[in-house]
Amino acid sequence: MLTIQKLHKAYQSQTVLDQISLELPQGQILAILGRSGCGKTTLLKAVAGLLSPDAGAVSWSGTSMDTVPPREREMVYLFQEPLLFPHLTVFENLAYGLRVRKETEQEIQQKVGEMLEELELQEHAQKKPNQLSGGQRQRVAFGRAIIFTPRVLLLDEPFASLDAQTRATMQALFLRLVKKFNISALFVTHDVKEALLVGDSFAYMAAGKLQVYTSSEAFMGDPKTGVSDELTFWNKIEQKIKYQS
Ligand SMILES: Nc1ncnc2c1ncn2[C@@H]1O[C@H](COP(=O)(O)OP(=O)(O)OP(=O)(O)O)[C@@H](O)[C@H]1O
Repeated sequence: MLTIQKLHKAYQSQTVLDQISLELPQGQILAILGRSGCGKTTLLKAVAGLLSPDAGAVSWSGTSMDTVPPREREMVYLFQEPLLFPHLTVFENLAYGLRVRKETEQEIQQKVGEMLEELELQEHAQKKPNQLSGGQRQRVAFGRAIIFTPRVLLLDEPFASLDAQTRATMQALFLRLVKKFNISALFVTHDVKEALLVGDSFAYMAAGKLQVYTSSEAFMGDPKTGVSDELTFWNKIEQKIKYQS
């Protein structure tokens, strides 16, 4: 269980995280929706240990993470633009974290082989990142993040730059692998439909405050999240299409 207690961060006079608290059970996905600049990235970075909050605490199953450096937290921050080692092949990008952890060659071959299969990238194993499409690069970055089964995945608009079809494939892959490996995830998105699709629970962030909803009905029913407006829009489009056909 990931526990965040009263996390607070300000830049000069601007409060970016305002006493944020939440609990996320293992294997659950919290989808976080919020407008640009409301503090979502700051929240993920504070959880990952990539920036220090002014106050508050992050813990995993009762163990404080506050003095644990980012590399040892097992909480992986996945950027919107995939960060891969340009000089390494797809295979070696996936193997990197396992080599750092000094896993045996046999384990590395087995785990990377299985991951290549999961990601449907077997025939691209020996390519360098600049020989891949954007969606393929994103898959490698995703595989590299989960190959050593982190406690928490922190995803910051991970699929925003992908076309609609590739995005749908990545959402399905994300859900399948996160559930298979029982990984908890904070999933930041601007896309209402994506939030509803991936989330087990939901949150809306505004001006540094986070409101958590435990059901999709509560999330959809609160006018300030904008979810009901968007669903009304899509219903109207559907009716228009029916009317025209
Ligand atoms: N290093 C910094 N110094 C000063 N202000 C900062 C710094 N980093 C972020 N901010 C401010 O904190 C606020 C929240 O930024 P953050 O990146 O967390 O927003 P966000 O919700 O992720 O936005 P977006 O959806 O556009 O990525 C913004 O107003 C931003 O300008």
